[in-house]
Amino acid sequence: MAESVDVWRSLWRIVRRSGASPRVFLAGLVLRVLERCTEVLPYLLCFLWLLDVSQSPVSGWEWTGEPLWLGAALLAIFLLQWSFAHHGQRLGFLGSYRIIGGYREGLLDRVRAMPIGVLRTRRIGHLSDLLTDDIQRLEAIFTHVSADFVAALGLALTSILVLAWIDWRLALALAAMAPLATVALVLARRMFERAGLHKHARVKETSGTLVEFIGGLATLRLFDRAGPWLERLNANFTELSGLSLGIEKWGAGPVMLFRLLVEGGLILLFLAGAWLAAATPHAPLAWLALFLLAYKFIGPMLEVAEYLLMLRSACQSEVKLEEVWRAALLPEPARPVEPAGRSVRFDGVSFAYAGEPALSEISFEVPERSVTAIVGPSGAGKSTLLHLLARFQDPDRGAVRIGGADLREIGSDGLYRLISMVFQQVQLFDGTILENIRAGREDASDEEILSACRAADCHDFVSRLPDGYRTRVGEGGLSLSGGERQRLSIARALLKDAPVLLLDEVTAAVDPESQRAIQRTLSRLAVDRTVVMIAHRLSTVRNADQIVVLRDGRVAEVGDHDQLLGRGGLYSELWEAQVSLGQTA
Ligand SMILES: Nc1ncnc2c1ncn2[C@@H]1O[C@H](COP(=O)(O)OP(=O)(O)OP(=O)(O)O)[C@@H](O)[C@H]1O
Repeated sequence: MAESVDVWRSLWRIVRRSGASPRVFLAGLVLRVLERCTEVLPYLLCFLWLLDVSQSPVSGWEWTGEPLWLGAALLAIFLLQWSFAHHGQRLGFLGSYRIIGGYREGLLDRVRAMPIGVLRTRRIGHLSDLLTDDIQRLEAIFTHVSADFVAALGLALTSILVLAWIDWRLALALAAMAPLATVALVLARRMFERAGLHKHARVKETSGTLVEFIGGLATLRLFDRAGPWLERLNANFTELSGLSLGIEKWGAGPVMLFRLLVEGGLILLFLAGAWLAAATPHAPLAWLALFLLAYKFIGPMLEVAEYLLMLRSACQSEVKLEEVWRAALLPEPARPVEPAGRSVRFDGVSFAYAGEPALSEISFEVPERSVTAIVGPSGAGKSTLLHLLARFQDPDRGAVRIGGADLREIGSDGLYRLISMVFQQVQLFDGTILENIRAGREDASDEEILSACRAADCHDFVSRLPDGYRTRVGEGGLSLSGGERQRLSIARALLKDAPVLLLDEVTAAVDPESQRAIQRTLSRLAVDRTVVMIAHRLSTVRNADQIVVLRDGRVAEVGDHDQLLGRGGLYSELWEAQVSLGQTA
């Protein structure tokens, strides 16, 4: 359940997290308040002028009856108001963009530093919503809502104070209903919030389902399962419409009550005015100015309520974003250690996903410049092991070391300079082939990229593309075959030229022709590097220097192909099974 919304705490947290000084924003806010407060001045002047022309001036506040003076004073007020508005908006926007800019930057930094293991488990749709829609709502708080809210509050207060100065009894009558109205508003807020949080949880779930549905649509259609998913989605959307209608229905009641009560103050004002009329020194026309002033209290009070609800609803985004700020990061060393060598060692490593053990007491060593394959049945913990070596997460117990140094002492940045990883699922970014490969090493020249592509067997197929290396791939770009994508990702890894290479079932999703080409490239790539690779197809690892066989998250056997076959254990069982399926050729 998300934390409840507290507008002031949220605003304060945004400013604190942004690291920006709120001074410029506050200066803008003060000017916006002054701008709105000057709205009262024309009414005050008219009141004094009316008293004067009706020959019943307030003692000590005589005002010239000259319309010219009144006109000049009104013009001066208008110019003053314009100047407050102009500078208030300018400083307000400037301050807001600094605060939100700092906040956004800090948040992106936070997401960048999130453990890869955590990022992989978050629904991407949800994270991108947070970083776009929710931040935009926070931006609106600062650029518009909060300034409008404070300015309206300032105007309501000024109007009531001016009215109190003219006649405190009238002011009291006008403001008498405000406390009751506030209670109604608090009720409205509670209802909105409860309903809003429930709706938010359902929206999150539905958008996750939608992302999953779209991502898996091809498979669902092939298995004729799209219908039931659509029905589920439709049911979710119907429920969401019902929730939204409920919020409108229940939320509108107390808001209407608030309006009614605030406006009820006017009735009290009229009654008090009628009662006082005989005994007051005010000229009949002055009553008009007084009632106009009263509207300058009522109008902004209604606005205040509206802005407050808007603020609260926008602050729900802040509460959601706070979860990202609070996500635990991997500890990074103050002084990163430089590993002595490139050997890899697992020292009594255990790891569990939410209490479910995935790896237990794993220990083995991969000598520098050698190839170790990780094999085992599905669910044995192969990917988890490789992910710990890439520091997607830290182990719960034990240590993973490179060159004798714990990965936690090397630090993530140091580690990512040492390793290259090629995944089964290749990620290509929206951009040209050249840009995608250059992601391996930003400062690589075009020649270096070409030679990496030649070495990874992709130069021929890239040259045949309509725009060669300038062809756009990735989202919205040309779609390539699994084998072609994989070869591009190997070229990227080659370009990075890291001394430790991690391969996660690289050839699992490609055709036999590509498999052979990739295998050739990998053999070249493995020379002079420490390689740890996962493989399902045992024929691809028979030449590995060492094979680590996992079963149920534990090391079952370690040895080379011949030793393991000779032992007649799990490895030979797996091998026999693949021989019978003809997968070892
Ligand atoms: N993100 C996760 N959250 C929870 N449990 C997970 C997660 N990833 C893996 N597991 C569980 O951890 C265990 C080991 O999974 P892992 O993916 O490491 O095995 P694997 O040997 O690579 O399997 P496969 O060969 O099928 O890819 C499994 O029981 C799996 O269900």
